[in-house]
Amino acid sequence: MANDKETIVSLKDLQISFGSGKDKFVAVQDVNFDIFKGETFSLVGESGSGKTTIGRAILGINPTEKGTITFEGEQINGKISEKKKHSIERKIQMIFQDPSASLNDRATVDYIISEGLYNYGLFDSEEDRVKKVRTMLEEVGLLPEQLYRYPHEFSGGQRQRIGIARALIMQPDLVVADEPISALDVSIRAQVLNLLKKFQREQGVTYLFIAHDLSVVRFISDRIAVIRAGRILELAPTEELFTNPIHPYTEALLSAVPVPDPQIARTRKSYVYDPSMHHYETDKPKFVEIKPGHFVYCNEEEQARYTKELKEQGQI
Ligand SMILES: Nc1ncnc2c1ncn2[C@@H]1O[C@H](COP(=O)(O)OP(=O)(O)OP(=O)(O)O)[C@@H](O)[C@H]1O
Repeated sequence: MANDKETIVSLKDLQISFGSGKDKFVAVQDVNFDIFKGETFSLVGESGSGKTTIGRAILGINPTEKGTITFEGEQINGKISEKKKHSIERKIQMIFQDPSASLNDRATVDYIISEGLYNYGLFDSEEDRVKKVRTMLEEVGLLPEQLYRYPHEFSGGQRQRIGIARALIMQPDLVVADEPISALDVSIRAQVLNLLKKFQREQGVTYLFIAHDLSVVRFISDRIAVIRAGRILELAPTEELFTNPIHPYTEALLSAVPVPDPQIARTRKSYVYDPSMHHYETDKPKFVEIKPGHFVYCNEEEQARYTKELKEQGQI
C-alpha cells in the first residue's frame, strides 16, 4: 500500500475461530488492514459481525488461528514472552461499551484510575501519583472531591469518563474503544467523543473505534472499515466511503443512515445486499485496492466491473 503514514497496527490474513470439530465457528477471516499512527480507525458492522473479536485479538485476549497481528513493528499474536506481553498491555488500552459493568464498584475512583500506575510503577512518589490522578480527573471533566467516591455514585456519562481516565492515564499508543458511547444518553455522546478527540490531539493516541452504526463514526473517523460476517468488505477514508461507496453492503448500510439532503437521498440506490450471491470457496474474493486507499472485498468479475464503473465516472 502506497502511503507516507506510519503504521501502528497491521493485520494480515487474520482468522479467528471458536470451538472445534463440527462445532467450529469461524468468527473472523481474510482480515487485512493497517491502522496508522494518530488516526481514528473505525470498524463498523452489525451485531455479531466480529468487531469485538478483532479488538480482543489485538489486545491479546482472543487467540488467533491464522495470520499475524503486528504492533509497532513486532508480531504480537501467537507465542510472545511475558515481558513483551506486559509492555503491550500498557501500550494498548481498552474503553468498554458499558461503563457500569467495566468498573469495579467496590473501588474508589482514585483506585480505579491508579490501578495501572501501581501495576507498572508509573509514579515516583505518592505525591506524584496523586498529582497524576488529579490532573487526569480534571482532564476528563470530573472534580477533585469526586476522587474518593464509588462508580455507582456517578451517571453513565461520568462513569465513561472514569473509564477513559483509567485508559488514558497509561499514556497508551493505541486505544481500542468498543462502542464507547452506545450505552450513553444521546445528549452526552458528543461530549464523550469530543473528550476522546481532545486526548488524540494532545497525546497523539491512535483509536480503533468499534461501532455498529456508520452515522456515529462519521465525524470522528479518519478511515472506516465495514465488516460483515467476519470479513472486511470495504475500507476507505471517511468522506470517500460516504460519497463513493463501492460494495453493495456499504450502500445498504448508508441507505439506512438518515440523509438530510433530499438531493443526495434521491440519488442513493436502495440496495438489498444478498450475501448468498457470494460463493466464497469458488469465487476466491480478495481485498483489492480498487483506487488509492480504497479497498473492496471482491472476486475477479466484480473487480473488473467496479474498475470499469470507476473509469467511466472518471474516478480512476
Ligand atoms: N468466546 C466466544 N465463543 C464462541 N463464540 C464467540 C465468542 N466470542 C464471540 N463469538 C461469536 O463470534 C461472532 C462475532 O462476535 P463479536 O462479539 O466479535 O461481534 P460484534 O461484531 O462485536 O457484535 P456486537 O456488536 O454484538 O458486540 C458472533 O457470532 C459471536 O457469537
